[in-house]
Amino acid sequence: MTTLPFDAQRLSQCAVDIAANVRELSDRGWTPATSSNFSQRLDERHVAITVSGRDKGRLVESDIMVVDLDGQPVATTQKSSAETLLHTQLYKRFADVGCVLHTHSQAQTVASRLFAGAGHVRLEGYELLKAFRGNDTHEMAVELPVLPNSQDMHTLAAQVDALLDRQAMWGYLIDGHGLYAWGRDMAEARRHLEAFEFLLGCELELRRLQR
Ligand SMILES: CSCCC(=O)C(=O)COP(=O)(O)O
Ligand SMILES: [Zn+2]
Repeated sequence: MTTLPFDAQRLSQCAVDIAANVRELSDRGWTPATSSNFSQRLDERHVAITVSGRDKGRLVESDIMVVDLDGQPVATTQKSSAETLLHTQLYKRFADVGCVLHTHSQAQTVASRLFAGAGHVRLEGYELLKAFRGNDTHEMAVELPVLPNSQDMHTLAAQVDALLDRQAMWGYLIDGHGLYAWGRDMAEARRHLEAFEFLLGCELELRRLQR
C-alpha cells in the first residue's frame, strides 16, 4: 500500500466542502460553460483544487485533486486547473490563506472590461466594505485591481505578485475574464467573493443610471 503525502480524509472533507459551495455559486450563474476554479489548503505543502475543464456546478469528489505549492500534481495523473499557479502563488505567499475562489459572473466580466483602462475599480463609501477582513467602517475605499488577461499563467502570476508587493488585497479582476478572491477559509473567501460581486453590481448599475 502506498502512503500518501497528505491526509486523504482531509482531502475528502475539502472535496465535499468545495463541491457544495461551488454548486451554490454555480446556481447564481457565476461559473458558466465550465469556467471558474476553486481550491482549499490541505496542509503547509498541499492544496486541494478542481480538475481542469469540469462542469463546476456538478462537481463530484473525484473532480478535486491535490497539487503542491508549485502547482505540480501529487499522487494523481489528473490535470489540475489551467489557472493552478494563480491559486498556489497565494498559498505560497500567505500562510494564513486557506481558500481561493475564481468565478466568471457577468458583473465581474463586464466590470473588468469597463475598468481595464483605469486599472482598478474604486469601491468607496459602501457599508458592505466591512465584509472584507480588517475593515470596520464604510468611510474608506477599496481599490480592486484589474489586470490584463494572458494565457501565460507565469505572466499573470508575476503581475499579481507585483501588486501584492505594493498593497494588501482580497481579490483582483482579470480583464475580460473574471474575479479571484481569497480568505482564511471557505466562509471568509466566499464573503469576500460575494462582497465584490455585490459592489461591482452597484458600480455597474450606478453607471447605467448616470448615462
Ligand atoms: C471555458 S473557461 C476558460 C478557462 C478559465 O478561465 C477557467 O476559469 C476554467 O479553467 P479550468 O482549467 O480551471 O477548468
Ligand atoms: Zn478563469
